[in-house]
Amino acid sequence: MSNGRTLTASRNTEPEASSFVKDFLALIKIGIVNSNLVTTFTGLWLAFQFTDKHFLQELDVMFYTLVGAAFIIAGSGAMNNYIDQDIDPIMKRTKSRPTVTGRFKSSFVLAIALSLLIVGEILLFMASFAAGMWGLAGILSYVVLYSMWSKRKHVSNTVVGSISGAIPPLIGWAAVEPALGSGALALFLIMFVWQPPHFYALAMKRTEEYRAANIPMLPVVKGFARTKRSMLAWVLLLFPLPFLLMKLGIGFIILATVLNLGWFGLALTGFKAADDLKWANKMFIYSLNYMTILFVSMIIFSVFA
Ligand code: HEM
Ligand SMILES: CC(C)=CCC/C(C)=C/CC/C(C)=C/COP(=O)(O)OP(=O)(O)O
Repeated sequence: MSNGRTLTASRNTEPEASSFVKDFLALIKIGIVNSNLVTTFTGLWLAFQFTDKHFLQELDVMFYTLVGAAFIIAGSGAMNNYIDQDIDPIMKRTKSRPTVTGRFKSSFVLAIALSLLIVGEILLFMASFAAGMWGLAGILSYVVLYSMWSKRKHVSNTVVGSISGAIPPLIGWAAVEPALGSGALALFLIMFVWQPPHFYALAMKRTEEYRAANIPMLPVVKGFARTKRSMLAWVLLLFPLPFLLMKLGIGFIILATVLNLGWFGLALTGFKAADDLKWANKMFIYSLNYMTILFVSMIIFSVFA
């Protein structure tokens, strides 16, 4: 009997624990947190390389910056899910979120979001005042300018959201060198220009869901042909940006240009694609590999620069 109870108890607790963790990771959008930590770390690392500061003397700053950035990005993601509780049930992609299933109560989500944002900001201010201020800018642009305002009202919502997504490298850089400089600007511009084609590809795949939720994403408002032209234009804008990072050497410039040529070539095939959604999925997958390879290569090339 007791074994049965123990067995039942252990069986019940395991699924509960794993589903709580799964729900929590979905709430904070862990995939986006992890990848934004790559760009935050790159900003931090290049600032060390481009100034005379050595990271071994600043391990505390690295800790405050990376944990602080992770917390505010996670907190912003949770706040975004709190705000989107009315539209997420309508979209297939988002309807299994704990804010939709009711597994997480709204009050709990708000408490988690605010706690993460406050602790994250304290850590960033411990890294540097400038890092804390850039963190605030990222929170306000993602939560207020994007989630609360433009996402629901304007077809330019993605461009507005791209401001927040381009701020993490500035947080990393400002933790080491508050004055930023051309290298930090380059990282900001690369991330700003990378996001629209990254997201428009996904928005094309989810057009009917966004239409049902009345969210004015570009493919919903202007159609696929216009979205393809826009994606091509944004990818074209990426070509000059690696040249702002000449300090990383010609090897980086060549790699970045090859990545840009690949994405441009793929974007061109969209105009002849027999299956738009298959092509859009390729563009989305390419965007994720592009960003990871580009930013990791910056870190590697900076060691030999
Ligand atoms: C305008 C800005 C952006 C928009 C609208 C956007 C939108 C999205 C959406 C809707 C998804 C699918 C997530 C899901 O289905 O739950 C996604 C996935 C993803 N995004 Fe973005 N994103 C943006 C910026 C970024 C940035 C700045 C990064 C990283 C630096 C990023 C990295 C990722 C990654 C790694 C995934 C796949 C992992 C996952 O599904 O969680 N995104 N994006
Ligand atoms: C410093 C700081 C806080 C930076 C923010 C970095 C970050 C989270 C960038 C992603 C921006 C974005 C528009 C995501 C999609 O939200 P969505 O509401 O379109 O996604 P969903 O439909 O999956 O909820």
